[in-house]
Amino acid sequence: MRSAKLYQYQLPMDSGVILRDQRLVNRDGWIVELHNGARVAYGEVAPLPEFSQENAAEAGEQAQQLLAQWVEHGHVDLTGAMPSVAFGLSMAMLELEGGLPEAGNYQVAPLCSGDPDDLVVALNEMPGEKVAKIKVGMYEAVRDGMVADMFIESIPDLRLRLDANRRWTPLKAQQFAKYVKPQHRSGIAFLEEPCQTPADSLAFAAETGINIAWDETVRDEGFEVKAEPGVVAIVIKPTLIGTVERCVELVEQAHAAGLTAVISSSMESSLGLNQLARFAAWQTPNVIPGLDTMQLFKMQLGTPWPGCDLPVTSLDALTVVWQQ
Ligand SMILES: O=C(O)CCC(=O)C1=CC=C[C@@H](O)[C@@H]1C(=O)O
Ligand SMILES: [Mg+2]
Repeated sequence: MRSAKLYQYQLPMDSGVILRDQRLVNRDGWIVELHNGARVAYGEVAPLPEFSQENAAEAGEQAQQLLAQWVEHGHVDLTGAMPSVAFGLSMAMLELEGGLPEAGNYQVAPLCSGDPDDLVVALNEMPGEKVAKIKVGMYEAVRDGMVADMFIESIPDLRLRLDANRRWTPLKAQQFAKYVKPQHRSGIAFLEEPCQTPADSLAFAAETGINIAWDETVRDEGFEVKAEPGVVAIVIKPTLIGTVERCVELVEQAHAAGLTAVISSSMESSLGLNQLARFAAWQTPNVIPGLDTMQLFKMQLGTPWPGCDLPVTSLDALTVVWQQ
């Protein structure tokens, strides 16, 4: 006997969360619950404002239609579905089949979008490989360069991930690089999307010797995973990509091309984030995922995130907007 439910959630965010140019006050999304006999599984559908093409209302509408098909037929074709819907439904179906291993990789790369001093504390407490992610491109490029250089200088085994989200012109990117001493540049594991175009980013990598990674570019029309000089990684944000199968395919293509695949969050609730940690442990076992986004919330949902003290709302407290 199959049945399904769709819950609506809204979670308050920490006051300082800015997405591109918009403040994110609340995170809005949907939780999918699938039942088959005694088995229950969940998935999260949460388009990210400023990043997803679809909004929460559109995704909720499509999720209902596709869930109704699933209840009726026991399968559903997710080709052409909105990425957030395709991800949430495919994840729930995978979990229902027992296809998502339980073990998760909760050792995330600490994310710093505010005071760099906070990061020093987090890194000192970090066991094993020291990896951290710093947002750049929000203030002066010169300041970003000085901060990166200072971190690498003071924590010698640091593997720094930087993310400019395509904010720099070639000139700004050069100003950044100028302040990172040549002997420190290899401490930058990669810089995600330095420039406004992939071509400018590739030229930046060639000129500076700083490795780069694709994130936005992975979602560009016609993108193909390939080895290119200076490119060392692709960042995979499943909520923005689509089905779990498509994400697995990207991971496999990255590995075949000699690139690192990094699973990264699109600010899912703790429920979705836990599934991403399990997905990362399964598909990219030796890579620290980019999932340090629980700190951006004021509340957790359903499954708590290990070590997180924020209050947890249970699914029972949410409104069921649809069931069949
Ligand atoms: O990748 C990570 O380490 C954490 C996730 C992260 O940085 C982001 C998630 C979602 C939107 C953005 O603010 C940001 C990014 O630009 O990649
Ligand atoms: Mg980014």
